[in-house]
Amino acid sequence: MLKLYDVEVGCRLLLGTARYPSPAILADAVRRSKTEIVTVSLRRESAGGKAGGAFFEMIRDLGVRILPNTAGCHSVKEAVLTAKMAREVFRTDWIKLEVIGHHDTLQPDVFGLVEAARILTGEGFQVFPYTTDDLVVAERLLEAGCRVLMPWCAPIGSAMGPINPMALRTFRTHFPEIPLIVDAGIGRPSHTASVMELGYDAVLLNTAVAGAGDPASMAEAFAHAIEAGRMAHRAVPLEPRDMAVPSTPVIGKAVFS
Ligand SMILES: CC(=O)[C@@H](O)[C@H](O)COP(=O)(O)O
Repeated sequence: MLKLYDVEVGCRLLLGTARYPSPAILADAVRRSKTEIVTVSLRRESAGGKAGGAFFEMIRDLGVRILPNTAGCHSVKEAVLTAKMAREVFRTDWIKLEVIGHHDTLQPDVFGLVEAARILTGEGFQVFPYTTDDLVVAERLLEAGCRVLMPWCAPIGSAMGPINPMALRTFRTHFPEIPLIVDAGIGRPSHTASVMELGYDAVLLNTAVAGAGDPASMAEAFAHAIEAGRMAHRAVPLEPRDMAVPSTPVIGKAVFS
């Protein structure tokens, strides 16, 4: 079982809820993925309005745990305010903290992220920080009170998959005891299998499912890939070699004279 703060989680896929063709398709994808956690963006303009209310009600009816996020926040002040509003709306101390620092790449502002994480943990939030694969930033986030880290594997929505697998491998090795969730940039189930093979604890993704031709089937495919990657990691995969090694033993081979 994966433990995220004080909550035990069976499914290692966390799903985003944005950009689905329809609420019904989103609901279907959530069910088929068997996810237990969905992340929801608090859009302040609609939170109290009719459309926002109906959407949040639909999410609540899915019976999954909600991880509110601060997607779209570009400053510490905005992220902290959004987190506080999300706590009121969703009645949870969990917050997926995004402080975006760059318009084109949606790269996290890691300085603002650490500052916001420190403020929020001080106010009792359990923070899931969306960060880069930088080890020093990760150390600072842990010092700020985060007990889960969410390194990106590629820019949000890019579907590129792990662009720096070596950095992800180092990150995992450096934090053996911290629950690590790869967040953002996943495009295909094989990408999730590969990061789970590295020993990551879970994956959070949105665009690759919401934007697929058949989101519900894709959600299920991701769930299988995550299970396969996890199982492979536990089975200890071979390290690649740069030499050929005969897979058939040569001892006792036939000798022709
Ligand atoms: C919904 C959400 O939280 C995203 O911001 C998240 O980072 C997932 O990224 P992808 O859409 O690239 O999967």
